[in-house]
Amino acid sequence: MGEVFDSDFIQSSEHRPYPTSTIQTKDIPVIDISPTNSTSISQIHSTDTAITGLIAKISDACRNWGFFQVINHGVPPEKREKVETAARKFFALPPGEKKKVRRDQLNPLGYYDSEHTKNVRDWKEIFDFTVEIPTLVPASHDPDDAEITELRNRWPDFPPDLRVACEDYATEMVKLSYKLLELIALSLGLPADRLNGFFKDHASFVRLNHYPPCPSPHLALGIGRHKDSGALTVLAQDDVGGLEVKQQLDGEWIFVKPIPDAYIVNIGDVIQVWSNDKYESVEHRVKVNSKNDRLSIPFFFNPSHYVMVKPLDELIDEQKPARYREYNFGRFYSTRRLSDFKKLNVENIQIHHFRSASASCS
Ligand SMILES: O=C(O)CCC(=O)C(=O)O
Ligand SMILES: [Fe+2]
Repeated sequence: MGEVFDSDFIQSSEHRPYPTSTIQTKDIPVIDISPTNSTSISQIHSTDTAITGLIAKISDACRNWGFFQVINHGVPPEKREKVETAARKFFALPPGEKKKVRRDQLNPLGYYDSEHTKNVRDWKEIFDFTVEIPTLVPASHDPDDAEITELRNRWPDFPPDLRVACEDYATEMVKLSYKLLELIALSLGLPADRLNGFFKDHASFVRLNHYPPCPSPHLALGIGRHKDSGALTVLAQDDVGGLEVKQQLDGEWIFVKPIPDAYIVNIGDVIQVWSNDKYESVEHRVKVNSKNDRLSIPFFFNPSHYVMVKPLDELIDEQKPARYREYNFGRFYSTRRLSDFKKLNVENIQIHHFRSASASCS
């Protein structure tokens, strides 16, 4: 990543991560989801108190934080360990080896070391792969271009077990995400499977994030502040820590404590829109440090590319009219990705660009 500290990485002073103000007294909720391990969620009866208690916790966490950690989730720990081990081996390869699977404008999957968030370069390197074969998306962000293209994974020769470890892990993430999606649907007063149909040909992907030690952690960020644009993100982080979540009430940045074997879950833009702002997609960022590498593995649970995202009929009425006009998920996503590659001169696409006129003053 260069020997001198490159100005591309420098955050403007109001977005720098240090000094962190006060001693933190708050934490995002930790939720034990073991009641879902013995019951299929669609068979849930409202008389089951373990489940109704769980749904209440999910509802509070989504409303007040947009973020929570889950424990006793049923994902076998060895599936995660295998990806972590293989990912560390991959990122330790010489740059020339990693660049053999580098992404490009045509195929955004594989390795990349110069992502930008809000036009500032992130102090990280990544490896992306999709989960469904095939994963279909619009060929371009141009609204007049109806062409659909297939995203193809690029697997490196080394380490040879990376591919299988990643594929097995992704299968677990899909299972866990449906469970969470059903709990979230119930927490919104909807039938458990109300949202499942939007994921028939889901455009989900997994990202391996590697944050190398940074010589100037007070100037740069591992990832600048952003909101996730999909439905849900399910993230594994190692024990180093660095993820911070912006608290909705007072704007304070809250450090997310690493808990061994927990997954961090956050509401993305799509659920914000479906819920008509009952739940919010919350800003987060990643601090880096000068001593330790950090590895994190987000699974981005995205709807099918052709889904038109809009507030759900059940959640709008005269008092709460739809706050968004509908938008096409795939098109939104490919427009957003444009700015991951390079600096743009305009603000990146955001869901507030689809706010209805009647809701624009809020
Ligand atoms: O590394 C992390 O903890 C968060 C990563 C993240 O926010 C992202 O990749 O969108
Ligand atoms: Fe994120």
